[in-house]
Amino acid sequence: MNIRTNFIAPDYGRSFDLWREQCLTPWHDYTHHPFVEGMKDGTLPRAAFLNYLRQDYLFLIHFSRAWALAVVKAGNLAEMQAASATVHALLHFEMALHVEICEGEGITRAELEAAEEAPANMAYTRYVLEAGFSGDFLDLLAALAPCIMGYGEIGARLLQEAGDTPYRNWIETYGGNEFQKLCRDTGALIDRAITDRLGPEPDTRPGWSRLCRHFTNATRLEIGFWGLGQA
Ligand SMILES: Cc1ncc(C[n+]2csc(CCO)c2C)c(N)n1
Repeated sequence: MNIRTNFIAPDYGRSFDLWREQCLTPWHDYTHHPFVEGMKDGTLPRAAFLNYLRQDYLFLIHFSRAWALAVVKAGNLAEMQAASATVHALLHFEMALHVEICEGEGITRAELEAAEEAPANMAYTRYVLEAGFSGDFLDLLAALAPCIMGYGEIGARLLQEAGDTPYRNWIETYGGNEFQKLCRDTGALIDRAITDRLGPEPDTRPGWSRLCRHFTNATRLEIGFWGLGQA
């Protein structure tokens, strides 16, 4: 008997909730993309997954640069430490883990380094960097949030809903406790940064719509990134 459970999204904080609520259609298209559903039921072609991994190596490099910019744009020592810890984790652990996963799939480091960056990949990471360069710490966090929380939500749902699939490792990485905690911690960092700067009712402040726009645009760019698998 196949009993469908109703997935309840994990709680990653108030700001994330508000941002997610104001772009539910793109958010759904991102978190329920055919690529994601293909990982869930195991029908995603391996070639698509490998294309995604090759592009993700380049993505992670520029994503690390964006978190390094967050150190620069931070407003106090605690924010600098949080952003710096993410940069360190990305450069010293996530990159090595990614190379290891790729090697396990038969993609060599040389192949990763030689990969040509797809325009949709460029668009995404440079959009996030530009949000940070021309904006402030909150602009940057709003553009960074969909990447982390989206994978957290996808991982949590697939852990609950997925059947037998060759992508179980991926699902367990993002659905697992360690990554879920990272999502909650990032949500807390964002909530604190927003309250410090915009007060208790941030969604009534003039800068709020710009933050919503960055969150929505990064979500739309994540949808495009899944499409790179098919390339
Ligand atoms: C296109 C794309 N979007 C999101 C992620 C997820 N992600 C990137 S870095 C990181 C850890 C944050 O410190 C997570 C969860 C990805 N890999 N590729």
